[in-house]
Amino acid sequence: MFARSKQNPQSTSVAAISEGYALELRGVSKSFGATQAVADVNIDLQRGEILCLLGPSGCGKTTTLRLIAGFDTPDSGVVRIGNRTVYGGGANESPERRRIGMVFQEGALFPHLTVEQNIAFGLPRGRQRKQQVAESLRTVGLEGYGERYPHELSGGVLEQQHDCLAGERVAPLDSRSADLILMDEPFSSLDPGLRDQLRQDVAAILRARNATVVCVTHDQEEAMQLGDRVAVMQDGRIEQLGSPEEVFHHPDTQFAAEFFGTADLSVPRGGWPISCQRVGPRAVAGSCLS
Ligand SMILES: Nc1ncnc2c1ncn2[C@@H]1O[C@H](COP(=O)(O)OP(=O)(O)OP(=O)(O)O)[C@@H](O)[C@H]1O
Repeated sequence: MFARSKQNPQSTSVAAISEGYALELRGVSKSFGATQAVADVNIDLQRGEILCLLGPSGCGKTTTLRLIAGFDTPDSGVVRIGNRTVYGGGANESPERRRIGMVFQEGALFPHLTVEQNIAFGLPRGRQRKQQVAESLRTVGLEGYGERYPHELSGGVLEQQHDCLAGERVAPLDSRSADLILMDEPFSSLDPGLRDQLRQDVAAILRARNATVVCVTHDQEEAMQLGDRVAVMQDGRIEQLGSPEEVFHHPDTQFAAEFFGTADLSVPRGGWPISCQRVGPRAVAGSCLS
């Protein structure tokens, strides 16, 4: 299950891409002028996995998401979604053809459509459509709200607001038959009381649907709660990619450890031995310094 990110610039040809992943990035890089926003990023995601991209502001999380979605074009590398190469080897699919569902901070509902119409948008026409919409409304606790417009959802008592907000956030997940769901800080504009509950609700819905998800966050707790795996990013690079437990308890680098604020990483006088620098704080906690 645990696949550490291997930053190998050699592995960027389409031929080197293996079959069977829901999402694959190989050697993906992107610069804006002198700023290297994303540097040789490699990601393998199985169907149904939730990956959180975690790191401080400016580390390249959103750019990585935009490269996957096709809103930005990589300078190099390959992006595959399902069995399709959407970028690389001559391919460059437009965002609307990538079959991606997107959830942003502000929600992603059309303001001129009712909740029902928003959910129905993009669902295949047919007899099951109405049933699917009703099912989605039930799932997100919005039965009876289908005919309201998005701006009519946010008032009322806290409990009601919570359900409505949950619906607002989750509705886009229903509205496309997406191969991949991309979320960019989906909860960051909510107040903390709502945020925790909503995170749990959304995580449960995503897991129940076996959704494949990449979620950008700068919040460690959110990454731990939501992610099957977490990619810790710094300066456009993935510093470590592993399960929440691995990243939290066994940070590979000083940055990862400091970002989680876990390990005692006092650097020994004269710096770490070369071997420890390579393998990072795990070795510091072990025999390297003994
Ligand atoms: N369109 C752009 N033009 C120029 N520089 C950009 C552009 N988009 C991103 N950058 C730069 O690339 C780097 C990575 O930005 P990015 O938005 O991906 O980081 P982030 O981790 O998502 O940050 P935040 O959490 O603040 O959104 C930053 O230095 C940013 O200023």
